[in-house]
Amino acid sequence: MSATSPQRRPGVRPAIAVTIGEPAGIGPEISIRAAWARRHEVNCVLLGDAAFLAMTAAEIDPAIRLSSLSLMAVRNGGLPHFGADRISVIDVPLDAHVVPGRLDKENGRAVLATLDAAIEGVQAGWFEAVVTAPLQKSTINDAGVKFSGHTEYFAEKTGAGQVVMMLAGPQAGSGDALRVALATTHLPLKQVSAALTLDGLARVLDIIDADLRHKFGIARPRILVCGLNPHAGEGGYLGREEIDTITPAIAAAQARGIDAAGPYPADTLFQPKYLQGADCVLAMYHDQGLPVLKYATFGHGVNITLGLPLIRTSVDHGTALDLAAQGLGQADCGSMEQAISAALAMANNSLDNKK
Ligand SMILES: NC(=O)c1ccc[n+]([C@@H]2O[C@H](COP(=O)([O-])OP(=O)(O)OC[C@H]3O[C@@H](n4cnc5c(N)ncnc54)[C@H](O)[C@@H]3O)[C@@H](O)[C@H]2O)c1
Ligand SMILES: N[C@H](C(=O)O)[C@H](O)COP(=O)(O)O
Repeated sequence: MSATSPQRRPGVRPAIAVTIGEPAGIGPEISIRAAWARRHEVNCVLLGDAAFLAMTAAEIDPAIRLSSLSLMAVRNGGLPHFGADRISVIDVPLDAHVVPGRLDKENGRAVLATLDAAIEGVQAGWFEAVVTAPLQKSTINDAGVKFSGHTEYFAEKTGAGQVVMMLAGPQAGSGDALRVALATTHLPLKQVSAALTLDGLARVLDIIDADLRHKFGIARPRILVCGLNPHAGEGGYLGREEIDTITPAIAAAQARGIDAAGPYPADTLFQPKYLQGADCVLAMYHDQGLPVLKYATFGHGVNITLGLPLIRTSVDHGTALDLAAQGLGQADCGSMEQAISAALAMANNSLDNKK
């Protein structure tokens, strides 16, 4: 993928694409609320069905103004930069009426179309980053498209190959960032061991090291690596992945100048004395790392895809259909606002690196 480098004009807010996610979930509401709350510093352009968003915004707060644009108009004329008195929407029409809390596979492809428009917009230089509201993976599959997550979809559509999912949030007490990256993403547990290879772990460690340096401004990231098995394999008596794959991958990364250490038993690694001074913990699979992160930071965490040729962040939660079914005003927008802040900070770091 080649992207046109965004130019920041003095006095013009940076523009970020916000895909509104599953329309029957809380995504549309948190996208509107967060875009409106942050409008003075960032131009969050919503990608979704314009009529549906206008109706939702009017219900949230009649003071919220939206201006709708067609994708074709933006393709032809570029992204207009309105003032902070309104939110821009690029219309990506839905195919079916939305009932909050009720999934409809008829809308699955329209959700994917918002992701495609966001990627197109970064490639065209309209946006500096993409923030994604939560979508329902099962609905996209029900619509006939094999889909395991934004992470994998963005990797495929941008030609990135290997990418890394990392979630980050503030630790209670210190407020220091807790960052948890995953060696495998949305993979059935029984496939995890076979997916952990020396080459794959090498790429994961390289991506974490590079992105923490360039997009987060950390001069020499320290990465703590979990084992896969209980007690990191107990010297081979409880599994051999640590001996055969993880330890050699860490040693090879160290030889390339990466500050990685481990493998450590995952059950005891997440305590302050180990986390102090660490910039990232690398877990081997989704539910090894994310429950710890979400327990510590839920509602304030951000999901970041490392290794992409674009900046993409998201929330730390899902579609919350239970809340959407109860009506507007139930969902916490904290993670969405954090995802916007993180995308903006990463865009600023990337611009600084290019100077
Ligand atoms: N970024 C994403 O697109 C993303 C992230 C996580 C999960 N998902 C998807 O979301 C769907 C539902 O997943 P789930 O049920 O496991 O998790 P969920 O996060 O939707 O819900 C889990 C619980 O957290 C609550 N919750 C979630 N977000 C909240 C918010 N902003 N404010 C207050 N409470 C909130 C819900 O009410 C529910 O009780 C799945 O399809 C999953 O794959 C998408
Ligand atoms: N694994 C993420 C989480 O638990 O928060 C979530 O499923 C979203 O993943 P994508 O960003 O790949 O859609």
